[in-house]
Parts: sequence; C-alpha cells; structure tokens
Amino acid sequence: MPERHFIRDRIRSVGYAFKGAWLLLSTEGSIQVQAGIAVAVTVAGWYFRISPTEWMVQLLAIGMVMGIEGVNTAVEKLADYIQPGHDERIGKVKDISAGAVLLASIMASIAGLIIYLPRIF
Ligand SMILES: Nc1ncnc2c1ncn2[C@@H]1O[C@H](COP(=O)(O)OP(=O)(O)OP(=O)(O)O)[C@@H](O)[C@H]1O
Repeated sequence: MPERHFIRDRIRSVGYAFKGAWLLLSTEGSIQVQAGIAVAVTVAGWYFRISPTEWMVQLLAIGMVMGIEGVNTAVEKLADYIQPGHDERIGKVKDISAGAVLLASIMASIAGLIIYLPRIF
C-alpha cells in the first residue's frame, strides 16, 4: 500500500523535524536569544494591539530569522564535522551562512521599528 507508507513516512518526518526544533531551541544560545526576542515582541504586539497585518509581518519576521538561524546552525555543525581544522573555504561558508542570518535580522528589525516606533513616540 504505497499511500499508507507515504502518510506514515510524512508523519515520521514531522516527528524528526520536531526533534530537531527542540534540539535547536534547547542547546543553541543564538536561537534562545532570538526566541526571547520573539516572546518580547509578541507581548509588545498584545500590549500595543497591533493590526492583523502587523501580526502577520511580525510572525513571518520571527519565522524567517529563527528558520535561517536554524539552517545556519546546521551549516556550522556540518562544516565542523567535515573540516575540524582550519580551512579558508570552510571559514567563507560559515561567514556567508552567518551573513544570511544578519540580513534577515536587519530586515526584521526594520519591520519592527516601522510597527512600534510610531506607537512609542
Ligand atoms: N574551520 C574553520 N576554518 C576557517 N575559519 C573558521 C573555521 N571555523 C570557524 N571559522 C571562522 O570563525 C567564524 C566563527 O565560527 P564559529 O563556528 O565559531 O561560528 P559562531 O557564529 O561563533 O558559532 P557558535 O557561536 O554558534 O558556535 C566563522 O564565521 C569563520 O570566519
């Protein structure tokens, strides 16, 4: 029964993904800081009664930053496994991966300023 296998395999994949998300959140300092910021802006969203559109932007920004941080963490771990010693190419791969997190974080911060600055000042 290929359909049954398909569904069972998808459920198993979601289980692995939850396991990975928990591993990320419980062991990685960078994502824990981002999770803390996510909680803070969620509280701010309730406090300032932001609009449904602003909620969508905020939630997408949180997901974008934390998602890219997760991929960056995976790239770093894979890089360390492939090359535990010093290697210029590995350094570049890690820099680019960290740069992706930085770009997402800058854009998310600007979106946050657009939402909250008019409410604070
Ligand atoms: N094997 C390596 N070869 C060359 N340069 C490296 C190597 N590992 C790390 N680097 C350089 O050091 C920087 C930091 O790497 P590191 O793996 O410590 O990342 P990090 O962002 O500090 O990660 P974390 O704090 O989550 O462990 C990289 O962006 C890269 O420039």
